Amino acid sequence: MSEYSVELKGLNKVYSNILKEDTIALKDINLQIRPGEFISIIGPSGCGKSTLLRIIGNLDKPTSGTIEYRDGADQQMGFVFQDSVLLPWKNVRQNAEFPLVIQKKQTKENEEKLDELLELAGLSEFKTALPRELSGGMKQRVSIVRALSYDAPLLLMDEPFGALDALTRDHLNEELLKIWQKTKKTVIFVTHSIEEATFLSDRVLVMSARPGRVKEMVEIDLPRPRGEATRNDPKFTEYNKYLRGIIG
Ligand SMILES: Nc1ncnc2c1ncn2[C@@H]1O[C@H](COP(=O)(O)OP(=O)(O)OP(=O)(O)O)[C@@H](O)[C@H]1O
Repeated sequence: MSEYSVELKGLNKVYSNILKEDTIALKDINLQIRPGEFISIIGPSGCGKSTLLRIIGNLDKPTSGTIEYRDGADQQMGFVFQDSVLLPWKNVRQNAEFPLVIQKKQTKENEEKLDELLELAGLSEFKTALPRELSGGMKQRVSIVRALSYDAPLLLMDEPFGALDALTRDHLNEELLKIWQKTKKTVIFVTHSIEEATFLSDRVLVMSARPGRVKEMVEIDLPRPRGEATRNDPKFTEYNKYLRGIIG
């Protein structure tokens, strides 16, 4: 068992296509993510961020290289994508509860925890609302609660707030950190926003343009809990400038 939540060694991914040249999406990725860490992945469009996340999430296979997980984390992962796919005929609570139903894990303890998460995500008053009655931000909150409902140690998020306006996004970033601090999950978060990566993360992985490699891993030494004061901290601006410079 790896001491890391996730450990990638020499990971490569090539997409083959008989009609055109192969696409080398990932090249020699080595990465160690500690339990409970919040890591963001940034880099130019097409550099392989989503491919890397999908491979970590067992949704795709690497061409070569290995991945090790801690405590069977590969069996239990939570996913949040840009478009929250909620079942339109089920209400907020039923949508959030869905993984528990599928996995037959509707224990009293899990149900209570689900209600706590809904409360933490500010959804308590909307438990009986249907998805069509919710704003985009609320739908994303439901999908975060759903991803956390079955207590997977690893949460994978691919541009979860990409489609939201800047204010809602800032607000949800703060909510996500609150939930993260309470649940102590390992989070791997793909984003196009440098500011979002800085605000959220313990470390930011900067990838190079295709073929995607690890260009630099940047430790974000900003105090927690983070909030509005973080965004006004001159160090926050410095980190953003530095990251922008690396991406080029
Ligand atoms: N299923 C696939 N088949 C063939 N090529 C693919 C496939 N998925 C991704 N690619 C290619 O692999 C490269 C990396 O794609 P990926 O979506 O991982 O990048 P990304 O960094 O997440 O991009 P973006 O920032 O634009 O969302 C791209 O050149 C893409 O065209």
